[in-house]
Order: sequence, then structure tokens, then C-alpha cells
Amino acid sequence: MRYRGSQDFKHSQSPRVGVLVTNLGTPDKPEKGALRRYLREFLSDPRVVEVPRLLWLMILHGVILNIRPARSAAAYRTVWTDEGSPLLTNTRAQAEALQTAMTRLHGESVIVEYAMRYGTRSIPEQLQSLFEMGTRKLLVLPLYPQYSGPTGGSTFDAVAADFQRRRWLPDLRFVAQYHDHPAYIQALADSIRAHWAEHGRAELLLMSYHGEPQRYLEQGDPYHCQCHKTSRLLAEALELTGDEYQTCFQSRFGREPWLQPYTDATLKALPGKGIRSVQLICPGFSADCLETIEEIGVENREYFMHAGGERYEYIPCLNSQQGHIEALTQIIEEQIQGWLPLSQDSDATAARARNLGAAS
Ligand SMILES: C=CC1=C(C)c2cc3[nH]c(cc4nc(cc5[nH]c(cc1n2)c(C)c5CCC(=O)O)C(CCC(=O)O)=C4C)c(C)c3C=C
Ligand SMILES: [Fe+2]
Ligand SMILES: [Fe+2]
Repeated sequence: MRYRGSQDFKHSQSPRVGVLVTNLGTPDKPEKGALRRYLREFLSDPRVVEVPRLLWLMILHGVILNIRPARSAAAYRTVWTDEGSPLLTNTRAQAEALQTAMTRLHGESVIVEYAMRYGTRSIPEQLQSLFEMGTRKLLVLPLYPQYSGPTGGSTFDAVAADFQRRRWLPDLRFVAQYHDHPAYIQALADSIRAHWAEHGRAELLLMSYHGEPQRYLEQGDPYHCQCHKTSRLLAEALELTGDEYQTCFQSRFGREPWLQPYTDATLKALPGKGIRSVQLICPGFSADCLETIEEIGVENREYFMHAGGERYEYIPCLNSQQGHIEALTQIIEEQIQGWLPLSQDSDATAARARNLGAAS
């Protein structure tokens, strides 16, 4: 084991609370080579694909990395903007808005950075930067409302792997999930109500979440249950009856069964059941990305319209909307409250505590 030495914390910096918000990661360019690098790192993570290692590496390198990069690159090109991949630009905007909120509340005491689990802007790189800016107390907030092994679990692994190389660890808090946090549910409900105020209501509100293999649920992953709880709480906040909303799962990858019902199959079947107008929201994605903009915004719209649907509206992710930033600020505040105000010099505090003890 090689531990890093004195560059862990800058002793000269005044101590701060560091907040690291993270998301999945995205390719650097919508091109085959960049997709290959990104998918190789992502799909090699044993938290993401739980298949015996040797077998999986053969499939990954023999088949998937030869076929998927070109196909995925073409899909990414349809959502790419002048600033880059939407997942990256949306996450950056969230981090900037959160920094503004933290500065308003705590001055210079709290710094916010953002990192990606895979690809550019890695977790170790941003942790290093937070430590160099004086972080002694660290809050990690993966921007996945529902916990799953492939997302929150994998993010924790990356933080832990970085810590294994450090001598001096900060105090650490990790938000594994906020799927039922009242402020998050309210932000989602407000966004839907705002959409209704402008466009009116459809017959059905479809809540679509990223899927994962059914097997993970059977082995104890709480993701499926947390998605359903988010849906139920959101429906309650909107006063929807059971037939006015439905939960479904998108973005299936590979051949084994994933969480069901599948979003695409659901949309193909709805017109046949007499439902011709739907609104979709993705309460498991904090930021719009390929999987929402292209898969929900374009691909699934076509399935629904071809099956006889008449009206299809995608309600965007909360991204850096004010209500979302307020909800995330509240989640952060609940975690860091006991850490503030920070003492400028913890040795001095300890000495003061000793003196107080001696005086009494
Ligand atoms: C291979 C298995 C996959 C699992 C398990 C998985 C879980 C999972 N993913 C998200 C969130 C996102 N996934 C995104 C893209 C994406 N996901 C997979 C595969 C699995 N995801 C692939 C192969 C891809 C790449 C895109 C493609 O080639 O089609 C994204 C978007 C990234 C972007 O750059 O826009 C997000 C976000 C969650 C929440 C989740 C857990 C249940
Ligand atoms: Fe995914
Ligand atoms: Fe997809």
C-alpha cells in the first residue's frame, strides 16, 4: 500500500467543509474511440455488471466494445451541445448553483465540487482538489435519488479506494439515497404542476426509471423498492389515483431480464388499452442525459405514436432548476449542520477544551 504524504491536506489552508456531488460520467466526445474508453471503464466495474469476471471480460472485449461504441457515439451526437455532453454540463450547473447557495449560507466555509464516477473529472482528482483547498470534513452526495449497487455503491467504492492511499482522512458523510426526502418529492411535484399549468394534463403520468437486472433486486438491492416509493410519494403529493400514474423501467442492456415493466413495451401497449395521451417524467435522473433526452424524448415517443398514441410530452429532469437546488441545499444542510461553524484551528479548540476541563 502506498500512502500519500503531506499533500493530503494543506496545513496552511483554513479548514473547510467540502461537498462532492457526483454523477455517472459521460464520454469526452461523441466519437467511437471516446465511447470505447468510457464504456470500457464503466462496464468493467463489477458493481455494474455482476457476471463472473473472466467470462465477462471475454464478452466485453470480444463483442461489446467492438459493436456498441459506434452505435452509442451516433446516439450521443444527437444530444451533444456546443458545451459538451448534457450530463456533464447539467452536473456542472448544479454544482455552481449549489456553491452559490452554500456561499450565501456559510461564506467561504463550504466548497462544492463535482466529479464523475467514470471518465473525465474523476473522483480521486476532485477529492485531491478539495483537500488542497482545506477540506477536513467531507460530504459526498451522489446525485442518484434512489440507491443501487451500480450507482451509489460504486461511487462509495471509488471514494474508499482513494482513501486507502491517504494518511489523513477527513470526517466523512455519504448520502446513499434521498428517494423519499420531502424536499425532493416536492421539487418533482412542483415541476409537474408547472408543466400541467402550461400544457394541461394527459391521461397518464408515466414515471420512468433507469433499469437494472432483476437479479440484483432478488439479491437484495433496494433500488426497485425505492423507485416505487418515490412514485407513490409523488403520486400522493399530486393527489393522483392508482390509474393515473404508472412506474416503469428503461435503458435495458444485455439479454437477462431487467426490472419490469419495461418503458418501451408499456408505451407500445398503452394506445391499445385506450390511453392516447401520456406525460413522462424520470424521477431517478437528477440531470438530463442521453437516457432521458434521446431514449425518452425521441425513441420512446416514436414507439408510442406508431402504436396509435396522439399526445406525448416529456417533462425534463430537475437539472439546475431553483426548486431542485433548494431541495439539494436542504439535503446538504441536514448533513453538515453539526460541522458548522468550523473552528479555525482545531488544536486551539482542543487546548481550549482542556483548559475548560481544568477550570471546572
Ligand atoms: C450494464 C449495465 C448497466 C447498469 C446496471 C446500469 C445502471 C444504472 N445506470 C444509471 C444511470 C445512467 N446510465 C447511463 C448510461 C448507460 N448505462 C448503461 C448500462 C448500465 N446502467 C450504459 C451501457 C450506458 C451508456 C449509454 C449507452 O451506450 O447507451 C446514463 C447516461 C450517461 C450519459 O452520458 O448521458 C445514466 C445517467 C442508473 C441510475 C443505474 C442504476 C440503476
Ligand atoms: Fe446506466
Ligand atoms: Fe439508452
